[in-house]
Amino acid sequence: QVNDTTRQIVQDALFEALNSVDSAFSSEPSVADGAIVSSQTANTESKKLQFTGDVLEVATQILVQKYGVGILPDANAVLEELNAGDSDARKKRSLDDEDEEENISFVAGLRQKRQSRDKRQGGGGRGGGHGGGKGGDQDGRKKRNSGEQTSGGGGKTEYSNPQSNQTCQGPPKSCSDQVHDRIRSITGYCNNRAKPTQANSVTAVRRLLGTTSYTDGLGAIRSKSVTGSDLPSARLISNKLHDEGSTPNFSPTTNHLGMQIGQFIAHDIIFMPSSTAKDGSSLNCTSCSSPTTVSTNCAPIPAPADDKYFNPVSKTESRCIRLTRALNGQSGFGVRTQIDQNSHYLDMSVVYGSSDCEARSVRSFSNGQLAVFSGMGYALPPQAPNDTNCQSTNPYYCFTAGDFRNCLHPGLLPLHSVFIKEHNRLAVKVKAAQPSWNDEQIYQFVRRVMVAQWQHIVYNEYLPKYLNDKYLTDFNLKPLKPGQGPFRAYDPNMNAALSAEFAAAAFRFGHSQSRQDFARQDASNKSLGAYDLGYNIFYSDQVYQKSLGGWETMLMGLIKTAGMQVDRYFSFPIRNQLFEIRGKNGSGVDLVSVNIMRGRDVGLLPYIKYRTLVGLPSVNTWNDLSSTFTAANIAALKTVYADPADIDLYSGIVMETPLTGGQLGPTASWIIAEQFRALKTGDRFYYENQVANTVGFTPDQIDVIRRVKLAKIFCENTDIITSINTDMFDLNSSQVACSSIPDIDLMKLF
Ligand code: HEM
Ligand SMILES: [Ca+2]
Repeated sequence: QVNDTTRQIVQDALFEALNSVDSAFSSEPSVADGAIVSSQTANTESKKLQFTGDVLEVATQILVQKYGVGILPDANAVLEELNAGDSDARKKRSLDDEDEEENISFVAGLRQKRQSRDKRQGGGGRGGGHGGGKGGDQDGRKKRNSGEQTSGGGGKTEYSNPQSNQTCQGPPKSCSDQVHDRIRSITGYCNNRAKPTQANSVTAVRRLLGTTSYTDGLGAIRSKSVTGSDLPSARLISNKLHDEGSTPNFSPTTNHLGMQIGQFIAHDIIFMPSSTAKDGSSLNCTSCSSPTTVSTNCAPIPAPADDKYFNPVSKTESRCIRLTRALNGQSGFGVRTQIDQNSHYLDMSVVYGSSDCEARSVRSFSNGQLAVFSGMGYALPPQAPNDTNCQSTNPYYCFTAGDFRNCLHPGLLPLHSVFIKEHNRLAVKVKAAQPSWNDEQIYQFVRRVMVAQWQHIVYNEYLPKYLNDKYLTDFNLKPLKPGQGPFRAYDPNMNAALSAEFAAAAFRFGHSQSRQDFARQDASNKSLGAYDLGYNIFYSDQVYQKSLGGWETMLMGLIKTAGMQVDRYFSFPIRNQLFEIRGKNGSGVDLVSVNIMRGRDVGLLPYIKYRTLVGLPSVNTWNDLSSTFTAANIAALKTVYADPADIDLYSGIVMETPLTGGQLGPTASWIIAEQFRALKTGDRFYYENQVANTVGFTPDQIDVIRRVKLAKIFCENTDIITSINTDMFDLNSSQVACSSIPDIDLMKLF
């Protein structure tokens, strides 16, 4: 029970925080959209959360300074009251209009409340807009003319309502609604019926240890060594530990496709948006002083004075690598937290989108088909002429797909195109088999099959390349074999949400696998040259090279060339040229430093804190690392870190000795296995499941999915591939004729 004094204190803190957020950096330089190239662009829904998060962060600081952390539980109780009061008031106003019952929190409505309070007190209101409409609205910029908008069979199979453009996240429906027996929502809503918003798009990430490592315990980036000195700069660490030098280590076993599918998986399950400026545009966090001159959400990374690529700005001004803090999605008083803007589930949101608006933007609304751009004579995702992040110009537009980052580099486009083609290929067959079905019915049916195939490929073909048998078994990650019946381990208490440790560190291991050169090869394995990654970040002209075979020869290149070894070394463009503008050396960032700094930004604990959790002996001295690190790697770590307790999780993970039978060390293996277990046993619609009140596949139908091979999907959706790997990610795989691999037996799935 909280008393009136506390209520007043909390409300005052919120108003004070609002004023402080509104007045801070009021002369903040606004940056034209596209001037700062970034992959982590926040959408409208995320921006709304940022306002609440930023205000609550400051309000928390105010309260803690005055009253200590002891006040926080009471403050949250007050916040709950305030939110409840607001939603009651809204319900009274619009009882008849269920769709409009968007949950506006007290903090979200704070400006209006200040105005009415100021009026009551005779003062004047203040302006200021946050998360507003300036062109940086990702959903807005992607909106297409969607043509015919068929609604589902009498509304029966319909989840999203194409007529209602009110919100990209709804309208929320009751989880007891029958639609949730059959259809996986786009956002993830109601996947867990008891906790409908769990693992939805635009919700917070999980913490493996339940805690964070902010210096002030609330949100300030970890900056000090346990010895009291400053932590080394993330760029210094990258230079000293992660520079591949002149002898790149190619993987003897795994092709470059292994890297590319890994990124595609990442783009399905995690999108952690960056903070935006108050008007919704990009923050320019380039200068080293930006945290005090531009925004507290800037976290630029200092480059050492003798850096080989990022030279000092001038004799007097040192250079920083720009970084914007991940958007603060905290919804209560307490610790800063981050969100995943994509549906956390492994649900092909990378193809279908994670908000209802995004989902509409990739559909054709005719015969269940996804939209395609076919102006080149081959299928590509629909073009996005207004994408301001895109560095290529007319006619080499970037594209609209289920995930905004589809044009981050050209290697993603073959996969986006293949899966769109596969959807449309299956849709044609479904239409022929069920002529009376409408667009919505075909789309939902095919989407369900596509997600099932994708989950099977990830668990059956991808994960076993990286995790050894012990982890696959211990974490229940192996799909059962045909004939073994359904998998009976759905656990409604398992939270499928992404862990911060997986997102900001462990699953970024794949950055180590990327080559500098991306090969093109024709069907007879003849080289058609290669393009340079550093020259093509957010440039899409490569996929328009029709005379070089479009994206099909890029796909062949991924299959036929080696990826880089998973190790502590990163290729030149990854370490120097991310987001570089062509011809402007140093205009980009170092992805490895970004990964390290991102870990500190989101409050990951130092590496050694995870050792007990993942089953390793604890570490007090450098020597204690010797069972999991080579002597050379320990020596290297000593050159940058003052104490083993300082080691950043990312560097620790990529420097551990890989386990026999896998490609990752014990800590990465554990964090990744734990996440994929959550995505499997915490997903009510996982394809091998049979769950009460959920229309799954029958045992025979599950077996149809269990026979699916990624190789066949490539065969069916390309013109040039006629024979293919028996083991899709094995560089040295034997080849078989496409015709010898059976196609999915779709007719069994009706
Ligand atoms: C050429 C290849 C790749 C490029 C250029 C690339 C680039 C990027 C960039 C720019 C970010 C955002 C970093 C930040 O702001 O914190 C990122 C994040 C990430 N990457 Fe990659 N990446 C590549 C491949 C991969 C691969 C192969 C994997 C996994 C196997 C992967 C997993 C991730 C994950 C999990 C994140 C975090 C995503 C998020 O928080 O939204 N990436 N990558
Ligand atoms: Ca997803």
